[in-house]
Amino acid sequence: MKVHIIGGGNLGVSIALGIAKFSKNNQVTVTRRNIASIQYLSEYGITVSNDNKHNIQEADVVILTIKPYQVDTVLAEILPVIQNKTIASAVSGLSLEVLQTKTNFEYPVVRIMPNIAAQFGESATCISFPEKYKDNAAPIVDLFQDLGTAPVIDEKLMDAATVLGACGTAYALRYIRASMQAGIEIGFDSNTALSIAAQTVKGAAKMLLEERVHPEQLIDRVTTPQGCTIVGLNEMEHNGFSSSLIKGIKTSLKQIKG
Ligand SMILES: NC(=O)C1=CN([C@@H]2O[C@H](COP(=O)(O)OP(=O)(O)OC[C@H]3O[C@@H](n4cnc5c(N)ncnc54)[C@H](O)[C@@H]3O)[C@@H](O)[C@H]2O)C=CC1
Ligand SMILES: O=C(O)[C@@H]1CCC=N1
Repeated sequence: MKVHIIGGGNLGVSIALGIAKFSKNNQVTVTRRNIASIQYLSEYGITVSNDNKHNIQEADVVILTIKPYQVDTVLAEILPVIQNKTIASAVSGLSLEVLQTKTNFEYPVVRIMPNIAAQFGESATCISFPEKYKDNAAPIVDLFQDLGTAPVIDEKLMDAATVLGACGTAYALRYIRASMQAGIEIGFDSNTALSIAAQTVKGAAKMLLEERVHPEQLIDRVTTPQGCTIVGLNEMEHNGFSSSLIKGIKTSLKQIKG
């Protein structure tokens, strides 16, 4: 598949690298206005250009990884030269209905919400599309399955998916950072504390994904009666651990919905 990514920033570059590393038989072009900082992508076989229309006519799918306020400018530039091509948008908050309106209902559209772990083949990419475009969406779902997981969800949950699956990367990293800081306080150097904290999260996530059980079932296996885990967990909860996470996620969602 020929993939044309417009917006070679944090997400666009992650997707491009993910495709180059984890998805076979694809050609990727990435565009942005100033390409100096992404020239290195050519080492991975990725074409880099400051012209959004470069190679676009050969593309099978155009992926938008630009900010919401850049959409109109980019569409005005590319629509005249991409008749009938599928447009996959990762733009947060941009509904399929609005995207269809902006593209005069003339282009197959797909909404994708990856996260930056696409670069490591570990994105949780939620995908949504109008039923009539399911054949156009199928290769995009396949592509993102190569970059992690790619569940197709109801479009009304796409904003929620943005918060849980895309912003979620930052929340998880903040948990790891806090653990690392605590680790330093209790005696580790920062590198060791970071390695232990990150690997512990990776291990916990792997157990959950492989065993498909409720987190509390695994927590029960860690919390030895009268042990040190349960007292620490309860202290965290007394200080609003779960509550602050839930509140933060709901605040992020409000920001997207405007
Ligand atoms: N960063 C993330 O983890 C995620 C971001 N998103 C969404 O993806 C979009 C991009 O986010 P980021 O990558 O974080 O932003 P970013 O600012 O890092 O990337 C946007 C890129 O678009 C380029 N750009 C701006 N105008 C352009 C134009 N006219 N033609 C071509 N390129 C142009 C910019 O130079 C920049 O490199 C946003 O809508 C964001 O909500 C969605 C999921 C995850
Ligand atoms: O912070 C943001 O607005 C974007 C959307 C999801 C992740 N980053």
